[in-house]
Amino acid sequence: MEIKIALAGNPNCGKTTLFNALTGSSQYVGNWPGVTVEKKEGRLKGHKDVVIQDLPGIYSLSPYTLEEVVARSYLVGEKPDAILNIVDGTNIERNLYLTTQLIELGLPVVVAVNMIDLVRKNGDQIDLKKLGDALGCAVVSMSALKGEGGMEAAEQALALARNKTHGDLPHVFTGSVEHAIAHIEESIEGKVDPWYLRWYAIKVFERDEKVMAELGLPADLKAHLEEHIADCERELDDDAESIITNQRYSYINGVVDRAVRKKAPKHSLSASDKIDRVVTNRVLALPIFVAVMFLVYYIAIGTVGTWATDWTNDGLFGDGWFLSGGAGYEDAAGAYEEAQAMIAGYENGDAEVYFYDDETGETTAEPVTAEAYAQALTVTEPDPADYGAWVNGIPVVVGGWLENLQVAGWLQGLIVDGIIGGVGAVLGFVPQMLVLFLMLSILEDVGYMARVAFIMDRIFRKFGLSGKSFIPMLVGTGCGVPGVMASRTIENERDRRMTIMTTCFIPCGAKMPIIALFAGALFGGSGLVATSAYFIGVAAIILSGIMLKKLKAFAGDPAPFVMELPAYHVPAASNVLRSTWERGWSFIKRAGTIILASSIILWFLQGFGFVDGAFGLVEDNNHSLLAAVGSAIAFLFAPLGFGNWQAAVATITGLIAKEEVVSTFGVLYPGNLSAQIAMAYTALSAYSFMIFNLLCAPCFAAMGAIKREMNNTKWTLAAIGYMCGFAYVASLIIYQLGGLILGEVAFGAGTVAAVLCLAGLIYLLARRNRYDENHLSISSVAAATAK
Ligand SMILES: Nc1nc2c(ncn2[C@@H]2O[C@H](COP(=O)(O)OP(=O)(O)OP(=O)(O)O)[C@@H](O)[C@H]2O)c(=O)[nH]1
Ligand SMILES: [Mg+2]
Repeated sequence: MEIKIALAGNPNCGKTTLFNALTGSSQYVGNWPGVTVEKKEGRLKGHKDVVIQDLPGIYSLSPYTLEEVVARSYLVGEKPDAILNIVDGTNIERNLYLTTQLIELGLPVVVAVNMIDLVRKNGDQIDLKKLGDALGCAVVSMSALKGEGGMEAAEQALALARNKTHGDLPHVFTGSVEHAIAHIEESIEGKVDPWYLRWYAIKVFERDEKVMAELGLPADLKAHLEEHIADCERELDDDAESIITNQRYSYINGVVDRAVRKKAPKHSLSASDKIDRVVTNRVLALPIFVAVMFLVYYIAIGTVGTWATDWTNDGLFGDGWFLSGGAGYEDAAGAYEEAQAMIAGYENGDAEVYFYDDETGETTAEPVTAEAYAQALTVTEPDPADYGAWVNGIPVVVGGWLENLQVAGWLQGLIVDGIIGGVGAVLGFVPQMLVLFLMLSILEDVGYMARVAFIMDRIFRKFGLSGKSFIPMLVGTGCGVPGVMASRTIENERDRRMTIMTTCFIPCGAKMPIIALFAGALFGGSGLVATSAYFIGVAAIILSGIMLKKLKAFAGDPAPFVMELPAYHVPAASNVLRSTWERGWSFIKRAGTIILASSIILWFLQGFGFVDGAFGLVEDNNHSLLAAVGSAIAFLFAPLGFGNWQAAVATITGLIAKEEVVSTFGVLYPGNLSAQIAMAYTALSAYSFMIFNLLCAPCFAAMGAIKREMNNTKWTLAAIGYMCGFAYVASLIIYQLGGLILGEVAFGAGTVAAVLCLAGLIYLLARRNRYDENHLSISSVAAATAK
């Protein structure tokens, strides 16, 4: 028979770290409370019949938020065979509060004191035997991170589960309370699972609404029990719920006094406190955050990442690369390319040809003359092998094979331009993405990102969201789907909806290739472009917050933001590498499946069309079926500066997955992608395209997540419609007004529309909030509470 063991404990105590170790899974671990929002199942290594259940962290069995409900319903509703209660050893008093409640459930419980490595480092001592005796259950110590004691803890829980045994439930409360509880137990016996009897009795004593509704006791019995409870309350001069809470704490104090010896507290500030003084400083916090994010994107897109991506794009998925040597080849190849362009220009009868400089991203125009043409004819194609040890790129190698095998021309095109072009365009950005994910994981695991939630709380609160809304955005930097799901930790339904609506404004990993492609092609690979994309996302959230909070549906003050700040720690290599790889791998997997499939479809669509009234293969994809479809909707985007059919098609395919935008370009612009992008866009229209694609409706997967979390079609449509509308207005303003300033667009209907939109935006931002009566006083109280 299958045995279920539940991992329960406070948020951020290491449940998922243990879960991953016990089951070999790779669930998301982060250094802030509320990482896990869903229950996750896995099988204990070496025991096929044992299911380990990872649960969201909870502080008590009285749930407030959605993910807390998940944990309680599992523990109470599904009756696991044993509970492995993970306790953060560095914070034992607070963690034991939940432990006392878990023990009351009556199920076999093993308490595992985690982070024992830190406990030792702090010089504290925990007497496991005394702790176990006082709590009436088995207690072990472990370090989930260092892989110490976790398996033993699980095996102990397993043994208890098999024997279905637990110790005597300790008496936590004083005589009169225990008396009332015993009385309640008697009255509800037979109505509840006998294992849970004491827990239900205590809940009835606390007048827990959910439990009362579930039990549906007859009115006379209720009145009778109420008398006992009221007696107790009179005697102790407090309300029942507070009595239970207070007595629990004094019981825990007694247990901790007996079993834990803390090294005398130091009076100096801990290292974490010292760092926080700087990092969360009122004035410095925001500039530090901006600088950190700039550095992250600068390194990922500007330096290490670019170098690696250039190699994959131009080498592996391009012509090839030099193992050694190579000096002078670039220049020779460049001269040859320019000569070829000149020849083509002359033969076409063009007046000018355009040369694109890979390094600067600039295009220059050269007049076409007969001398230049004659000169160009003398330039021969350089052979890289003459310049050093050269390795051919995949398209060259595969193209060569296909040529040798005498494969049909269209099939060569499909494989080289369609598949390698489309999939390669996306895979080329994997190195940049891995670098980005690596740095974000480090920031998360160190504990910095939890601080950012606090820094953002100060800003978010001004317009009515709490810092809790930042957590989904933080998760969303990796992928929008878990980002949207992370909104479950927000209690207030209105704030939760608003967070779901805005989380996807943050550029997720899959939007990185779009940013990197344009940054590389038109902005010399500047890290500033990527950083600006991130902060435009943040700004979009803030602006949306200000506007939406003035609507009745979202009005109201945010709940005070209380979140435990985890101590800083050196990031664990295993966690960081795992989460980097997990995020990167899901990306590579998509490249091999959905991106591959759509590249093939796109290649066919762009390769066929009607030529002179007959359907067939087209030379120039401008005459293809896809171009016809794209052109039909391109007018929508013309006011935003990218009214060409390729951009329209890429925007639509981007809904499948955001990296699809880049792979679509890869298929539609065979050859040197960057160069062709640089020709097709100006810096401004490229930026406008980028912003539109970052802010508009997310991919289908994220839209699905929005639908699940909203659990309402109207709200889902409103969210997606809002994002698209916001993106359109933002791009319109950027392109039209930016273009007017730069002299790129002439004054016209588009400009008028942009001005009207800007005016409307300013009005929506500035108008009085009718639903906000005493915002100031409440928010200052909230700020004080959060401090
Ligand atoms: N030093 C130390 N750190 C640990 C240990 N176990 C977990 N951590 C760290 O604690 C943090 C939280 O770990 P998680 O496994 O995500 O915690 P969780 O209990 O699943 O958290 P929620 O899902 O938010 O409830 C991570 O940064 C871990 O690396 C341990 O034994 N020692
Ligand atoms: Mg977790």
